[in-house]
Amino acid sequence: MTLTFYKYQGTGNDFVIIDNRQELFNKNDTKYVKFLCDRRFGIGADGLILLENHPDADFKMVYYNADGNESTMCGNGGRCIVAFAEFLGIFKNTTTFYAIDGLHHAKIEENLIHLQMKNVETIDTFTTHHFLDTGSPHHVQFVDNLKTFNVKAEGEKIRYGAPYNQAGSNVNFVEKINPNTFAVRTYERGVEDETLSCGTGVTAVAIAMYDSGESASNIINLNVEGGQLKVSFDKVEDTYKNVMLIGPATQVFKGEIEC
Ligand SMILES: N[C@H](CCC[C@H](N)C(=O)O)C(=O)O
Repeated sequence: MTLTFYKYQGTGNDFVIIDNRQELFNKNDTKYVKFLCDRRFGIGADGLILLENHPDADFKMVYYNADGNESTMCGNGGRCIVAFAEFLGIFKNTTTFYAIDGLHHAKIEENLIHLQMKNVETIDTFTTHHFLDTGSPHHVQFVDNLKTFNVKAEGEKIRYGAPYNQAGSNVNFVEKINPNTFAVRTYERGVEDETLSCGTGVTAVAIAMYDSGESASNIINLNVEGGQLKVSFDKVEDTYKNVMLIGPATQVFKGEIEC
C-alpha cells in the first residue's frame, strides 16, 4: 500500500503531514513514524502531523516528534497544518482545530498564518532562566554570542538534567537585538537536536521577555535560524491571552512511500 504525504516547513521547522481523515494510518507504530522522520533512511523531518476529522471543529491535529512518540503542542506544525487544511479546501481564511492542548483559532492573511496559542497563566522565573508552558514545556535563558553557542551540547545537558530529567523540556537560548526583537536558537525535546525554529519556543521567549521587563511591547519579533516569526499577546491581570504566533508555512513537496 502507498502512503501519500506532504512535506511542509515553517521557518525551517519541517514536518511530514498526512491527511488521515480516513483513519488508515497506524498511530501506534512508533518505529514507523521514527522511520518516516529519519533524515537518512526515511523522508526526513523534525516531526510528523496527522490531520483528522473532529466533530466540533474543522479538523484535529495529532503531533509526533521525530523520535516517533506523540508529543505536546507544536506551534510551527500548527501553522503548517492550517496551510495544509486550506490547501485541501477544508476552510477559507479562518478556521478552528483541536490539538492536544485544546481548541485553536487561526487565520491566513497576506500569506502569513496567524495561530492562536493557549493562554499562559504561570511563568516560573529564576535568576538564570524562565520556565513556562505554551502548549509544550520551555526553558528560556539568555546567552552571550548566540551565533557561536553550542546549542546541542548545552541544550542536551539542560533537557536531561534536573528538574526536567527524562520527561524533559525544550531549551531556548536568547540574545536581545533591541527591546522588540530577540534572536532565539532552540534545542528541541523529542528531536534531541537544535531545530531551525520552534513555534511554542519563540512564543515562550516573547512572553518571558515581556514578563521580565526585557520588552515593553506586546508585539515581539523573533529572529530564528530558519527566518522570522512574530508573537503578540494581551496581558489581562496575570494571564497572557490572545497569544498569536505569526509566520509563513510552505508546502515543499508531495510524495508517496510504501507502507
Ligand atoms: N518538541 C516539542 C514539540 C514540538 C515543538 C516545536 N516544533 C514547535 O514548533 O512548537 C516537545 O516535544 O515539547
